[in-house]
Amino acid sequence: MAPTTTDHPALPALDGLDWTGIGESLDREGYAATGRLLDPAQCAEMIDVFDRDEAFRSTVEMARLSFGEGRYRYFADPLPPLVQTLRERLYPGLAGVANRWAEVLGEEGWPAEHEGLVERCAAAGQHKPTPLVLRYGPTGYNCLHQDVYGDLTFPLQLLIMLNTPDVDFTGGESVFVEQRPRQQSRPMVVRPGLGEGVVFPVRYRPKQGSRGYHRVQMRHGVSAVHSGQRHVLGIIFHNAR
Ligand SMILES: O=C(O)CCC(=O)C(=O)O
Ligand SMILES: [Fe+2]
Repeated sequence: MAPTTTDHPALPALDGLDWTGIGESLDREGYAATGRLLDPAQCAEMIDVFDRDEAFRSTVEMARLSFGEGRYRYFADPLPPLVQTLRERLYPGLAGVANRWAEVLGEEGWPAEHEGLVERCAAAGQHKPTPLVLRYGPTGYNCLHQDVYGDLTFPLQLLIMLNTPDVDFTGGESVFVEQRPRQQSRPMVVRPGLGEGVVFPVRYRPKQGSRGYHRVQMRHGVSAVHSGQRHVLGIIFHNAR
């Protein structure tokens, strides 16, 4: 049976999310700011967990793979209750947007609940959890990328800023680049505050043109941190191979 939200940490902000507005912002801008999702204590808890080896299944030194500079760690199963709750409770609203996108693009739709997505991932051989925490120090950055971990890619993901920009760190903006077919790419820079979320496409989103909808590719990354430390919680909804 699916765990109920009653044994999960309090996340009151999730009840008030305006999914229609988030969908409209994604369609218009290519990303959507959610406002504050985690309180400062919850952000501090996520930063503290970064140094607990047993919480993670794998760690990536970004420079070693030429992904940038910094370190990120994928949570092991079972996910910390806070992360599990975010994944389960953000999913249905995102699935609403994803299903609308699937329809206009003529793609297969998505399950209404995260448990259904996990089952579909398992059937595709994708069993490993993908939520992660990233840490960057001075000069740290993250090259533009897409978080694809197998054949099954749920189209939306979310990041939550765990530090206070311009207090804990400088630089380190969230960068998005939209690559439009046969046109120049469009850059976007977002600066979420402490505990605030940003929703964005994993690979592409539909855009209406003169002859119906087409796909515009999207990649995301982080500009160089100039000073201090920057931590982000990344919630990706599909599991990995
Ligand atoms: O803001 C960041 O550190 C980038 C996060 C990221 O790449 C992700 O959440 O997938
Ligand atoms: Fe990413």
